[in-house]
Amino acid sequence: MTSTVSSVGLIGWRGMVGSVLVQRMLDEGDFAHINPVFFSTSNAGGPAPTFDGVEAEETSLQDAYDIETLKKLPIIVTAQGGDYTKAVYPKLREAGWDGIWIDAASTLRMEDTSIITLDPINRDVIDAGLAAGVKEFVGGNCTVSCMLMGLGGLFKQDLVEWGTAMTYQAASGGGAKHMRELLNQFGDLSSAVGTELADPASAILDIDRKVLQTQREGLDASQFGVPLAGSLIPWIDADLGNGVAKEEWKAGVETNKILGRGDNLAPGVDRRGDAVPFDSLCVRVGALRSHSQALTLKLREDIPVSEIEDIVAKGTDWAQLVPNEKEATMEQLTPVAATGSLDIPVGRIRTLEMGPEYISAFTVGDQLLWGAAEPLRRMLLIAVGKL
Ligand SMILES: NC(=O)C1=CN([C@@H]2O[C@H](COP(=O)(O)OP(=O)(O)OC[C@H]3O[C@@H](n4cnc5c(N)ncnc54)[C@H](OP(=O)(O)O)[C@@H]3O)[C@@H](O)[C@H]2O)C=CC1
Ligand SMILES: N[C@@H](CC(=O)OP(=O)(O)O)C(=O)O
Repeated sequence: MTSTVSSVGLIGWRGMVGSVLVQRMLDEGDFAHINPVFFSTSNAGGPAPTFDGVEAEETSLQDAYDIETLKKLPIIVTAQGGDYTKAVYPKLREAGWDGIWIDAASTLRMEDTSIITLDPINRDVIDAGLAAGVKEFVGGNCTVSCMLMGLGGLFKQDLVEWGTAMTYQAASGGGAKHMRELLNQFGDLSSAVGTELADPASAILDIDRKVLQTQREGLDASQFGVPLAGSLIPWIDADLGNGVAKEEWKAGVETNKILGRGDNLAPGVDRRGDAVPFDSLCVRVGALRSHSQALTLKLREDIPVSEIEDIVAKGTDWAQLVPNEKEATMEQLTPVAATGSLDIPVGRIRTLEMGPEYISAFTVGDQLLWGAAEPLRRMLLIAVGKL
């Protein structure tokens, strides 16, 4: 850790995660602690972005593939994506770079040289890794990080015997182009039945038929592969070949790695117990931003709901308990309510018919904030000795 002002390479600042990251850094005055150097994979030599009160070391964008330039930086933060990490990171290390790499992409998350960073949950793990010389810090999968920021209290107190999450993930989880595609699809569907919608007497089944025809034949779905507007896609990320989507696999392995449980740990991190079985089924839905998930948890003991609510509410400073009532749920527990906020609403907590140790919960989190940008900016502050 260092407390002098460090030069920090910023890669991917223009994408969905990167632009939220820069905005959060501006909001919190983080640029006072670093000298940013902006990179690009598509416009090296073009003008670097300018922000009020932020002095970049270079006025032009640096080439994000230029190892010699990257090598000079003690800290690099990237939200450019997994292909970039795969292409550049090994070369940088082979070239002898010894700096701290802070990354949003999943590529390095499960390497035993890396730590998944979510400091309100695992600051002890991060500090142990830093003390042992770990130099790779990776933001967790968005649904995993948001789940732990909401329900972390139960995990930290080791009350969860096992869990499952059924997710409802927003289009922007795929990136800027995916969000644009969904909006265009909504527009195209609406236009296809504009005349009928303007006439309250038009037959609803005619509208239904025309919409379906447009979904099947007339929408650009080049990003998602199939139409998302007015539909859903029950598969996210790669097919692991065993019936499991990669996004689902992350739920178990990443949750445990963050908590320091199981065997998949970075140097210096002591094992804090057996892995908690945790699985998920991940679904892309037509929400624009913020990922939702419905959880079933088997607790290790029968705990009254009021006590569970208390543990959840106190689990992190950002967990916001929503009473399990219709109006509060509709107002506070939706992507529209959660987007743009660091708070993670958690509601629908009740015991299930299966027995008193089985509970449900529903949580929504802005996947671009706690699910991506916020752990990265906080890790950067930790790395420069400011958090
Ligand atoms: N989206 C999300 O909710 C989450 C994403 N992540 C991870 O973060 C990483 C980055 O994801 P994300 O930010 O969504 O990816 P984006 O696709 O939004 O941005 C990545 C890069 O794409 C380039 N780009 C090309 N066209 C555009 C455009 N029209 N608008 C903006 N950028 C464009 C930019 O690079 P350049 O300027 O060099 O051309 C940008 O840095 C990935 O590894 C992803 O898995 C993690 C958690 C959540
Ligand atoms: N896969 C997530 C977003 C993401 O980028 O996740 P990861 O960082 O684990 O690849 C989604 O599409 O909603």
